[in-house]
Amino acid sequence: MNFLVGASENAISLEKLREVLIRLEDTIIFALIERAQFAHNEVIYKPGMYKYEGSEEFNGSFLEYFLRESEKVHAKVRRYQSPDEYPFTHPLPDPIIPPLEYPKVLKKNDINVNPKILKFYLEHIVPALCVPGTDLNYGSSATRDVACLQALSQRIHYGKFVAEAKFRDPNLQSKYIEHIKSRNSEAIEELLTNKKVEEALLKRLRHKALIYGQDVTDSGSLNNSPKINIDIVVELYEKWVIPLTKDVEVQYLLSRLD
Ligand SMILES: C=C(O[C@@H]1C=C(C(=O)O)C=C[C@H]1O)C(=O)O
Repeated sequence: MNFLVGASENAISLEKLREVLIRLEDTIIFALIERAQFAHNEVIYKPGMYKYEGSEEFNGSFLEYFLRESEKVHAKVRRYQSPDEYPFTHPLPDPIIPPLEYPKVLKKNDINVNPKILKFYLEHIVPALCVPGTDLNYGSSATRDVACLQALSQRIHYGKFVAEAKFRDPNLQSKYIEHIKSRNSEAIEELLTNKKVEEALLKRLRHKALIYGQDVTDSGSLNNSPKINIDIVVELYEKWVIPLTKDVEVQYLLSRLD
């Protein structure tokens, strides 16, 4: 993860970044397994159910409140002290909580987690992962939701670093510059897409979700009734995580020459 430590021109490598993305697969799968142990608990997603001390005007859901407050804390952490510490010529914002658009300061009601992933997570992932109904574990469910959403957003945000590494490829840089100058998003996306990496990822992800989602008995054998919906993990990556990562890559590159 510390590929930026001692930042220098050589500190960013596509190979290392891919290792980070592979490691984040584990984080995301385990976060989803954590969430799946609790019921859906829909009440935590309904706006206006509770009042919050010191934020009486807030009318969103419990999860939104939780996310907003967590992000306020994260926003106070600055990983880089000065622009000189960035290993990039084009400045990057703080990567801890990665939105698609990157406000420097959170406004009062902002939620910084990628809104597309938030919507999909709440509408498709949680209902598919969790048993329906209410087991009253509201706080536990919401903390797991925050962990899932932050891991997903972090993963998507890495698209920026990946894009920078790809831009630095001496064999491709002139092509990137040409497409950036002509604002050709499709051509940029085509150039940065690596279908083989994507296919390998989806296969690996299915194996991981299957293996990590099993209990291990005392004798060391696996109880193979999975604790997680394997297809939904793969779908999450195929339909959302990979496309949004590429979206971030394209957006980053479009502003690369500014
Ligand atoms: C992240 C990369 O860029 C693209 C996005 C991928 C992803 O989100 O996993 C995989 C391959 C590429 O099409 C990469 O090349 O590793």
